[in-house]
Amino acid sequence: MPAIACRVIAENNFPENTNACLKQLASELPSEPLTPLLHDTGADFSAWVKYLEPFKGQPWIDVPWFLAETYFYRLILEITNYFRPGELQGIDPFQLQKNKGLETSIDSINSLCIQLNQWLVDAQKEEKLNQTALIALLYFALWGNRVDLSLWSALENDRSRFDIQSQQGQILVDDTAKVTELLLSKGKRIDFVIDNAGFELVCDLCLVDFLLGSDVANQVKLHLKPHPTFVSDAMIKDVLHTIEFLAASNHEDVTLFAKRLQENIASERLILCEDYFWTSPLAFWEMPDLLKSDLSAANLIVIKGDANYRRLLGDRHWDFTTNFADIVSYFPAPIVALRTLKSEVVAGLKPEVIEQVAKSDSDWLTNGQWGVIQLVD
Ligand SMILES: O=P(O)(O)OC[C@@]1(O)O[C@H](CO)[C@@H](O)[C@@H]1O
Repeated sequence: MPAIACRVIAENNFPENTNACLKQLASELPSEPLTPLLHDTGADFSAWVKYLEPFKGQPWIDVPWFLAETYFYRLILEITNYFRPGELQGIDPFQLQKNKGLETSIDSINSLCIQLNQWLVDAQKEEKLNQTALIALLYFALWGNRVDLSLWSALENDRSRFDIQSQQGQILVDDTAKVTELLLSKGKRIDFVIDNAGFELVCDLCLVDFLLGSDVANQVKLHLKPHPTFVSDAMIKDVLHTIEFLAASNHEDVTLFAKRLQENIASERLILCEDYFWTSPLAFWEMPDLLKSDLSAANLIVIKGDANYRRLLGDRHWDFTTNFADIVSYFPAPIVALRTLKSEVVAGLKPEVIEQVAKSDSDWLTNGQWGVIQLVD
């Protein structure tokens, strides 16, 4: 987290007093008391006063990790005047990282779009669902989550290069077959709780495009963040920027894909929405009723990424073999979690799988090399 605060200074041209506050924040971690949130006109200010009340004056290191992390990113927006009217209002402190995340993965984007367009041509010809294509796109959406800029700066390396076939052995729970069974009939509403911008978002949009193009879904709703957070988490403006980036490609397979996305947004088959719950530190079982009732209309909810997975489990240290469905039974519709492990919370693993993976990789819980695709229908 201190390194991320320093990266915000290096990657923006904020005024000296803003940078001094960012340096101050970095220096307070982890042992100084939580910095209070000043009223910065953000719509979630009063909610944050409530969230922080029980932890006032406590050192960062002592408060629940997910609250500390989520608050850290919200504080960066207060310091950089993201919400306050003025010349800095609306500047995304992570924009450079998000742009680089796209630009450095253009080769992978090109090859994925060629494959996607071929699958869609096949889908038009055949009546039945091309399950192989759907499973492959679920794997791309999973491994796209490995490209997480809060861990690896896009400036350092291109983590979008991976061959999904060779990754099979890295999946600790693989419910893809059950997911395709659930999607055999057509005309569903499928929602996505989206995670990162960049190549991960392109992978998600490919899956979305295939679901709409093969009529598995007649409507897809993307649930996005209302403000920048966790470095690369996607907002509505990031989806629109990504589509513009794809539309400007000199590769026809990419521009065709972008055109379909634009048409689906225009026809409201693809809906982009945001909610402050997605940037709150709350467990998913604390979801507001209005949002819960909206989600209950979905036939399947795809939940992306590590932070969302932690929220599914309330970021509690469940025994890793705890039945996943027993914990997430509160969710108002069937879900499938697509997540690479980057934190020490997980459930629904078999004892022999835990034993095997722990033996082969001591960092299996946090290095993003292992994934789960877990369905609860
Ligand atoms: O939700 P994502 O983007 O998959 O990952 C976010 C995340 O893994 O990055 C941090 C560093 O590991 C974790 O605290 C957090 O869960």
